[in-house]
Amino acid sequence: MNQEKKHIILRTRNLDIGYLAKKNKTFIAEKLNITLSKGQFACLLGKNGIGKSTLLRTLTKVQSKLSGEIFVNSMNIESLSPNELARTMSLVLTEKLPESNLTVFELIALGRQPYTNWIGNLSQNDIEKINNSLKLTHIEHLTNKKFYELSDGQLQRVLISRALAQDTDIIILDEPTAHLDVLHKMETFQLLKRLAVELGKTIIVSTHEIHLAIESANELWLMTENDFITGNPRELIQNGSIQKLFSSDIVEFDSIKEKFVLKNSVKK
Ligand SMILES: Nc1ncnc2c1ncn2[C@@H]1O[C@H](COP(=O)(O)OP(=O)(O)OP(=O)(O)O)[C@@H](O)[C@H]1O
Repeated sequence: MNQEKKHIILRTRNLDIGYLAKKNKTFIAEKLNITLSKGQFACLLGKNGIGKSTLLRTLTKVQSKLSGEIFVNSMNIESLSPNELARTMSLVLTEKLPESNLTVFELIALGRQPYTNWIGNLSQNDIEKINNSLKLTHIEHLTNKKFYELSDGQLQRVLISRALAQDTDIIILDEPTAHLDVLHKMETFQLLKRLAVELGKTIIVSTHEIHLAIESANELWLMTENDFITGNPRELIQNGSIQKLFSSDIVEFDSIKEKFVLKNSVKK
């Protein structure tokens, strides 16, 4: 038995997420009580529009919660300054970046902003962190490329590299493999897992890659209309929870193939 006391890095208490417009609250998910230990690789799964991005944006304070509390390293995130928060959590989005002339090095250097002075001068330590991030994500050869010259897969690695340069305990990524081919999807999951195992980073990823999530994550977060279920992938397969992701007459979860399949596949 593992006697080591787990370090809880992220916790929510009765967290309600959603949108507020003209005093009207639209609840996307309610009473979320999430606990995540340091060094875990957690994958957030759920159908389109269920609220994955809403949750990740709320956890990183990009959007306001409706109610409840979020704790990082036992500190309520409301009590953290933007700089303190940026030193604890980084967020990787897949949205296109605005046009600019920045090189890959300069883009990754932006990850050091929470540590640099107001002019943004890089110290020797900042440069080491940037070079180390380039190395860890295997993109040293892209250092001097302009970021608009990058393919989607390369850009994805650059953005993960920037999150690494930000040197946070927690890295949160919203659908990081959305536009990637199968090889680059696998490479990205492998890289994220490596960051958790080798560097002790806590990684939270929203994804539609159920098979890859089962293979690589320590923990799955299953978001459905009625439930938010967390647990070890094998456990969630065995107790039938994963099946609840899609309540449909068309698909079912095949626990041997570990993927969703058509219920009555038409014979060719
Ligand atoms: N700015 C907004 N104002 C109001 N409702 C919004 C806003 N952004 C998203 N929503 C709604 O919140 C719900 C959850 O959206 P969200 O983008 O979080 O889902 P998701 O699980 O990330 O979806 P996908 O897998 O398609 O990316 C959807 O019904 C969406 O229409």
